[in-house]
Amino acid sequence: GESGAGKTESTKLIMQYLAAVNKSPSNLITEQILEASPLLESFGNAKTVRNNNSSRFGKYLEIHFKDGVITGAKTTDYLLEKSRIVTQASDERNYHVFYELLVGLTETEKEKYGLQSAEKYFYLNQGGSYLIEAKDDSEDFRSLLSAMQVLGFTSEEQDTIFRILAAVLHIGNVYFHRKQMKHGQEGVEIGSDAEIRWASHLLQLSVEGILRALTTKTTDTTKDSVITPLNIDQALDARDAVAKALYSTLFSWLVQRVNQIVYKEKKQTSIAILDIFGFENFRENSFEQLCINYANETFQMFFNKHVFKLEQQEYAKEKIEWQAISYPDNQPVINLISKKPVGIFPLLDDESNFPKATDVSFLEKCHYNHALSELYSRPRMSSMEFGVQHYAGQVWYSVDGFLDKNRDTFRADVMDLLISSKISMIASMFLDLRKTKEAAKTINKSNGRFVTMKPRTPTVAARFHDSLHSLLETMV
Ligand SMILES: Nc1ncnc2c1ncn2[C@@H]1O[C@H](COP(=O)(O)OP(=O)(O)OP(=O)(O)O)[C@@H](O)[C@H]1O
Repeated sequence: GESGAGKTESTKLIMQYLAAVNKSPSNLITEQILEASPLLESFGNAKTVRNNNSSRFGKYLEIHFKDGVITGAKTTDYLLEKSRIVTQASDERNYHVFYELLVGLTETEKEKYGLQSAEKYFYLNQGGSYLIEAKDDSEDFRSLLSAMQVLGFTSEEQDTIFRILAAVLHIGNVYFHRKQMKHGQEGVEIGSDAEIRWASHLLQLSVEGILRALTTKTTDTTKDSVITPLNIDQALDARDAVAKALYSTLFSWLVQRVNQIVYKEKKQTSIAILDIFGFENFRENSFEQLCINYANETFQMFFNKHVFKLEQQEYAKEKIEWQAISYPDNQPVINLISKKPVGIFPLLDDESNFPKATDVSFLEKCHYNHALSELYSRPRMSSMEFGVQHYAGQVWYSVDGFLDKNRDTFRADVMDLLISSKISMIASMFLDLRKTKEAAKTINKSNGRFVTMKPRTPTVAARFHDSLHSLLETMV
């Protein structure tokens, strides 16, 4: 279904149905599984121009049964849209939870986190949209609190969650001035340190540590550490990277925490529901839309294969009288996006592993390799775009930021800073993240053209591609 078609609503109806036919309707686990849904919706859904409650992540929910009784569940999440945490298009909102928090907390609680109204925050006011018709954010905040209670979140956990959300908003309001450094280098200084002090207080990190992370970059060499000043664009990127890291790590923590509570035993009889972000075509489309639309193409093909192709083969085998139904084959567009070595994703991965590559060099490679494809279009003007003819229509993608988004690098010095938090939940969240990143590192070989000897974390596109394909295997 395209964005707004009704996948999330259907998911909720299916879950309510399963809970109702469950032979032991009074069990706590069923209630907890149902309550996880509004919790993850608060943190992972947002208003877009297509849908007031658009899923900005994919969710695969396995519900386990034994003798007709629900015994547990497991959620797997896919690719939360990180860019929304720091920027929103006109008439769109950031994730629901921010607005719910700001209208739901009492004045005293807001003072505790240093919070004001949504219009005051750069990360919330870019889209110019604060309220959603037919959505009561303060009512939804109460539902969120009750979901946390049913799921057994402790008051410390709840407080840390609010601290992280408030810190993200404070960090977003940090601004910089240009500053001339020694040796003629361009550096920055902070406009006002009030927001840094709030972030330091909320996250229990040193003020100096945060200042250093936002204005300089520390690189470890074999001998010692080199500190270089950031220019204004780099400082703004560093600020946004910290905010994205905080929010997305919190989101992963929430999914894990819910699983810890409701995931009881390994493999059992199960029914699984997949609810993903639907096909999108906005005025401006970026890397996130390419990933989302690639996922939709993949599921479209999976559906065609199982509903039309294999089913009709079965009829033919059984000699059932049948009038063949034809269906469009979207394998060519899947190949255009993901087939090695010159599909759009493999080209993007190559460029992402090449330090000197830019969004422009990536675009040139796409234009060169797909010049003859009917499914691929170059822009008439010299804009930084390419077009893909999807099963649901043609989409133009702007390549600005593709390489950075795909690399998704997390500065080691910033990771160290967050691990140094005196709040153990925050420290352990980032310690776990560091472990996961270390475990995923590989030595990349890029088409034999060059070899990077430094172990690397797989790119976002590569991880997303692999996780989608292992999901399809599970579904078969
Ligand atoms: N069965 C339904 N009954 C009532 N309203 C519905 C139903 N299905 C969808 N809607 C309306 O359409 C809106 C969008 O539906 P939903 O969020 O389920 O779309 P989606 O396919 O999950 O979109 P996305 O891909 O953006 O996440 C809902 O917020 C609701 O207003």
